[in-house]
Amino acid sequence: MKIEYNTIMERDRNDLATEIFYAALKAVDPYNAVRLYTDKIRSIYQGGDFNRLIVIAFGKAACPMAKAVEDELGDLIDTGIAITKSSGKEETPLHPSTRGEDTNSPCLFTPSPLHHFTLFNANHPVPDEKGLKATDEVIKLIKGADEKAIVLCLISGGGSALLVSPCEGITLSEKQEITELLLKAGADIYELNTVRKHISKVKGGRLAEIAYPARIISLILSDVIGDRLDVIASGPTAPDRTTFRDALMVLDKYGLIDIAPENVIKLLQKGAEGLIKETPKDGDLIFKNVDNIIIASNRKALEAAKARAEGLGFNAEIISSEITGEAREVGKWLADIARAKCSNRSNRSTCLISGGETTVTVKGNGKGGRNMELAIAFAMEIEGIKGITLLSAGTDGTDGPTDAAGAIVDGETIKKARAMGLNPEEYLDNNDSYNFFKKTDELYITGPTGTNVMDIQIVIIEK
Ligand SMILES: Nc1ncnc2c1ncn2[C@@H]1O[C@H](COP(=O)(O)OP(=O)(O)O)[C@@H](O)[C@H]1O
Ligand SMILES: O=C(O)[C@@H](CO)OP(=O)(O)O
Ligand SMILES: [Mg+2]
Repeated sequence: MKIEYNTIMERDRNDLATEIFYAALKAVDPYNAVRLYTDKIRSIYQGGDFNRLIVIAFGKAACPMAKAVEDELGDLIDTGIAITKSSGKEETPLHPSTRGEDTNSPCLFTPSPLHHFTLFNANHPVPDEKGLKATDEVIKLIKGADEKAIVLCLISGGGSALLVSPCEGITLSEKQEITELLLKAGADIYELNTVRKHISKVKGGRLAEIAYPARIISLILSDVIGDRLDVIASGPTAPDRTTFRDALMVLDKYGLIDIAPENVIKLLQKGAEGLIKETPKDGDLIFKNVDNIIIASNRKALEAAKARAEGLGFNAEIISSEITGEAREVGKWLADIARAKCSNRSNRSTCLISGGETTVTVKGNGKGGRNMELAIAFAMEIEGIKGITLLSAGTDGTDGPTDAAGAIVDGETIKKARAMGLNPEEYLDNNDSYNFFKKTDELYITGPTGTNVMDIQIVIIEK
């Protein structure tokens, strides 16, 4: 039901932002997104000379994606492996929620077992032994695939950490170390994955190489800017657009050449000298039987957010779906835009929507995430201004290594914090945004949502 313009602001701004955010999540439900393709896969299987369907799911949305294939193509599946992010507690995969469409819940799924898949729960964003073991199983399985096999890959963000198999000469602990160094240095996902792809047996198209000559179909939930196939989960079935030399340049940019594990540097240097084979590139024979298909993205989520905001009566605008940069700088930039709108208030309330993935150069030893850091910086810029609210959150329900998805702030946030004796600058400097918002009671907690299309910001400006 459409609500009259003059009545929307009678509702709590936090509730409105939440309703818009949940609408965005629903639009990128990985279970539904995969189901749109299962008929096509059945007809490829039944129309060709195939005798095996192997399904490999990896990433934060692996379980709902696997469930969709199981529900629709269960009779065809020969073997399935799913690798997902361990929650640390519950080890049951999530099943599409039976809650009605109107239910205002962030979690798209409820727990339910997978029957056709062996499920592995592994660590993210730094890889662990469990991911390694699961990936060994995947490699063993697809090595034996011939042209009569379809290898269906269900790929989502987080896949880089979960599908892990270091090159000869690199140990898991060296891989963990280089990942951690790059994450803390503020490298973006393009940069991080350029390095990951060049020290891996499966990333940067190498998974497709192992499965060749099988028919490969990858259904991909994008969580990177520009939906670049070689970057999402480090593009295991896509031609790589980067080189060993690029990987060395990334390490150089962040001053890591002398700090990174020696074996990693040696390997990359050998590669740059042409002594190790590059990752597979566009035009290589191994991609002849490969289809990489993006099934949902941040843009799709933002469009649904805009539609819901308009339905609620807002003048809604998507500012960008490609937000990048240091989180606190983006927070300031977004606050400038909000303030400008505010001083130029129209006769309708406004909802500004953006999405993307910022970065944080972690210098302190606090606890936080990029959305929470963006939100502190935003709040500092709008201190005392009435009628502006920002929700910034990860669509996966996790911001950094915390149990919060992000934070929700307004003009009172900083005033309130200072009155409590908190110094926001200090929290920001110590990268301790989580504890800041814990104290101001403005953490935005949803729990794992089951999807993953980067981060979303929703700014509400009262008329
Ligand atoms: N204390 C901190 N404050 C802010 N950001 C942090 C902190 N610790 C880690 N991060 C950032 O969290 C990011 C990883 O968080 P995560 O939500 O798992 O990312 P993604 O959703 O992309 O997988 C890294 O970019 C890292 O820089
Ligand atoms: O797996 C990865 O490489 C990235 C991008 O897809 O995902 P995340 O940022 O969630 O680790
Ligand atoms: Mg990411």
